[in-house]
Amino acid sequence: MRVLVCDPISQQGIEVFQAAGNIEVDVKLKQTEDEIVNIVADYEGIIVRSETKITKKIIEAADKLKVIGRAGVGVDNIDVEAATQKGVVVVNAPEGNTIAAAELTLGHIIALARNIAPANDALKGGTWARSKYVGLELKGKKLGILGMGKIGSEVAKRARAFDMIVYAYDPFVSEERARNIGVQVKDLDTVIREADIISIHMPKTKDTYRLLNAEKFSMMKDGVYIVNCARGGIVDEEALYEAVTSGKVAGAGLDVFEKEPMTESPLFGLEQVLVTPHLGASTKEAQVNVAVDVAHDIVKVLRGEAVSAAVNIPAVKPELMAIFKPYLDLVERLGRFIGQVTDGHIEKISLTYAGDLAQYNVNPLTTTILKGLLRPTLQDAVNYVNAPFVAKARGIKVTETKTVDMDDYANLITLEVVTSKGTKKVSGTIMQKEPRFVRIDDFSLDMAPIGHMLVMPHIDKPRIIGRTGTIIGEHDVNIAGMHLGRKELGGPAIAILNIDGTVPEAALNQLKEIDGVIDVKYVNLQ
Ligand SMILES: NC(=O)C1=CN([C@@H]2O[C@H](COP(=O)(O)OP(=O)(O)OC[C@H]3O[C@@H](n4cnc5c(N)ncnc54)[C@H](O)[C@@H]3O)[C@@H](O)[C@H]2O)C=CC1
Ligand SMILES: O=C(O)C(=O)COP(=O)(O)O
Repeated sequence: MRVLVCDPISQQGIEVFQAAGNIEVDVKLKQTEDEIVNIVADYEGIIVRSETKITKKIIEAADKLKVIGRAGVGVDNIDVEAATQKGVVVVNAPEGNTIAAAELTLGHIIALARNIAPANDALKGGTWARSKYVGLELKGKKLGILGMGKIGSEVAKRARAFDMIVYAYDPFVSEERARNIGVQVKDLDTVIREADIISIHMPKTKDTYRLLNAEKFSMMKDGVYIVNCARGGIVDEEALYEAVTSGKVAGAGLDVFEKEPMTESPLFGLEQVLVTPHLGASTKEAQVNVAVDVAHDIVKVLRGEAVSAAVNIPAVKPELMAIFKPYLDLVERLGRFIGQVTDGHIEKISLTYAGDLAQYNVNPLTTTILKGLLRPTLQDAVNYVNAPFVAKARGIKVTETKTVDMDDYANLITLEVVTSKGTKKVSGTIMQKEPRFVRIDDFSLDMAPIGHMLVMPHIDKPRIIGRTGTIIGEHDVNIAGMHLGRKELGGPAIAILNIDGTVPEAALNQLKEIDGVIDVKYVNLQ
């Protein structure tokens, strides 16, 4: 078998293939997309770092390809969807460069606070400028970490050692885990408004693209510092340029850029901006770690064995697949539904499998529920294989209960989620081969969990449903179906509306104003 290495990786990674015996390695760096397209059909495996883009075109031409390995964390340079469609496993090395990236981040923070780079340039240019480069102490300053995953947590620990106050914004970090690291969980706007230094450690996804933009800069403290050692594009570079030149932002440390390699940028002309050429993972130690980790996983995939860091494969044994197939779709919907109707930080997830399914190892179903639940925020960072690990790493407790006794349905699967803001519960089953939700919180109903929906807990009283129809109609949204559940006349109730499209924010706000409506959530289960 043959593996193509497209970006420089440590020799120790290559030796893993040599030790495996029957795997030949070709190192071909700095190739264009077309050059790779022309040769890729000869390879079972590919390895990249962040430079080479593995596009749909490459994947489509790769007829023998079984695995794409990313010697690092971010897989935003790989078309994971195209790989999944073609049945190509994508593996990464999620842990090997955590410390390297965290330490570079601290380097940027300290260098910014003490003007190390401009003072160095000035002195080498013959200027002894002591008063110009008076800096700030980190002690007592607020560091706002956006994305409290592996790297964010390590940055937080190191910042605490400098006696900084650490705020974290991350919907998937529990209060308990945050307390253990000594950070305070805050919402995004609080971090943006109150931090003296903001450091980004989240993946680049459609939700985080240009998250720090002109509007967000305008909300920040005057003289704030920005550090981005995660991904280019999360900070709007033009808006950052404006914010630095206007003095709003005192300085920025950038290791990553929207387009890489980046050698010319207006930002490079600003003394207050410190730049490094995507060096976060570039330590000897990290490079050995990631190359060896990813090489081991590639060898495993090529041998047909299970891997630890697959980005895109479901871990379901073939013999169970036939039984589980309809339920996999159901449970993913249960997870996605709850993921969109809960508020606050998830603390606990309880799963109950009642009925025939209870006799099997339901891990693949649990993993799929967790993936559905965590995916809206974590995107590609969570997959069928790593979802339980991702939940655990965020301090979320997951419990599973199985009971074969079930009178009303062949199987009933219940997902209950406890967050810092309350508890939500949904139960589903399969009827005539189709997924159905049959209970939400304590309300019985029977609905197909598909498409666009509005979920409205309310108090059972007249004029609510009529007003809802009017408001939605005024916004040109068609109602396709409606399900109501209530326990007693005049008590708590729930309305679920199936609608033919998304609902504008303005309509949601109007609906929330209706007397008796407790909450309104738009849910997309397409
Ligand atoms: N500069 C460099 O050379 C390196 C950059 N990185 C980048 O750093 C980033 C973080 O890496 P890790 O800590 O290893 O990943 P991780 O998966 O452990 O942590 C990412 C965190 O971001 C959070 N998150 C995701 N979407 C979010 C959102 N919309 N709002 C708030 N939080 C959100 C997640 O909940 C998670 O806790 C990745 O983008 C990775 O590509 C990683 C290694 C080296
Ligand atoms: O691991 C990551 O996500 C990184 O950004 C490191 O990128 P690199 O492997 O150094 O090109």
